[in-house]
Amino acid sequence: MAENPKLTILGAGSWGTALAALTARNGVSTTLWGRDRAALAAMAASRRNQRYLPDIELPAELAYEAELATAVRGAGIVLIVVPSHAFAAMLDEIAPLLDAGTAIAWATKGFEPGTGRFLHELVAERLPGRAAAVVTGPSFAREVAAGLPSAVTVHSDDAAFAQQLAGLLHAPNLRAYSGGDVLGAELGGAMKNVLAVATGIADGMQLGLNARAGLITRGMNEMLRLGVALGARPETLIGLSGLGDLVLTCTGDLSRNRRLGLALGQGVAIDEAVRRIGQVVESILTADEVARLADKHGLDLPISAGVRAVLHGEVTPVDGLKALMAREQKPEYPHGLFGTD
Ligand SMILES: NC(=O)C1=CN([C@@H]2O[C@H](COP(=O)(O)OP(=O)(O)OC[C@H]3O[C@@H](n4cnc5c(N)ncnc54)[C@H](OP(=O)(O)O)[C@@H]3O)[C@@H](O)[C@H]2O)C=CC1
Ligand SMILES: O=C(CO)COP(=O)(O)O
Repeated sequence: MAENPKLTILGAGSWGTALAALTARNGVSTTLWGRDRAALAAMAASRRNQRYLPDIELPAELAYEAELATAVRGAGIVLIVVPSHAFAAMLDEIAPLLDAGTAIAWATKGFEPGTGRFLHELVAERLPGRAAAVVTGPSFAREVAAGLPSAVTVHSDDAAFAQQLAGLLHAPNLRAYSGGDVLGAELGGAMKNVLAVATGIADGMQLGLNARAGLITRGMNEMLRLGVALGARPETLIGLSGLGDLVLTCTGDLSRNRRLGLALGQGVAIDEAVRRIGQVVESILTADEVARLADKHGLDLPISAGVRAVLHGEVTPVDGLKALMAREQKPEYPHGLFGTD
């Protein structure tokens, strides 16, 4: 791998733009690609992403490229930051365009809709033989773009690649850690979005701080049980990509998933809530995939299942919370920390 690889970021929404600004400021040769040519041209001219990060001045060093083939040609690393529903198609589009040695990374959080497959499985299937890494952790795009202190983590089976990419992201106000548990890192980043809807609903219903803490903690328990059943390392789940992102997203009003829950808890219809947010809300698809994985492994994850039922309109938020409270009394850990009940 080249020492100073060129980085191409695919997806010019909030997070893709924030990461591109970060690496360009870090002196990494960075090109940002987005599917909206006009928006990209406006970004290049104004050095602002008017739709997704209007308050942030983008660094002069950041390059923009609307032609996908040109954007990925010569890149040492391609970092994908499109929503999960667009991820597989993005891989298919770039597959014939990539140079032989280009490594792949992604900062998307979610699963393949309809199958519950992890994004790293899609990468291995569609772009086999390439170094691959996930960038995740508690990181609101707006705060990273504004240069506020943050910590993220980069996981890969290829330790040298994880280290290299973490090095490109690491900055005076951004600590980038590395690790080797791609599945665990992806699971935490995906599942916290579903759990953030639950705490958002409770807060929207003004159920109090005790309810919020209870939901976060029992939600963490659900993440641990599903993660361990799937082969994640517990330390990944209690690290930045799991607990870290869970706390951020469940408590921070910048979170779109939390805001969806807040709106639902206040009685706003789901379509209207999503329209008001106006950006990707990954939990809507991820809740189904968490349920699919839980079913496959015979796990009862009542908070995640409740969120899924609310998102499908099968129960109201009030009835969903009543059902959670009405569950039978039992030990906190009937089968130890990683038991399946
Ligand atoms: N925002 C954040 O703080 C963080 C986000 N993430 C994750 O990053 C991913 C992207 O989210 P984020 O940037 O916030 O989302 P936004 O809603 O801010 O932006 C989504 C971007 O994806 C583009 N897009 C949508 N569909 C396609 C497609 N089919 N092909 C190409 N581009 C497409 C949109 O283009 P257009 O404008 O043309 O619709 C837009 O540029 C999500 O998985 C999210 O969970 C992770 C960490 C932090
Ligand atoms: O993943 C995020 C922060 O780490 C962003 O969360 P939301 O998608 O809920 O805004």
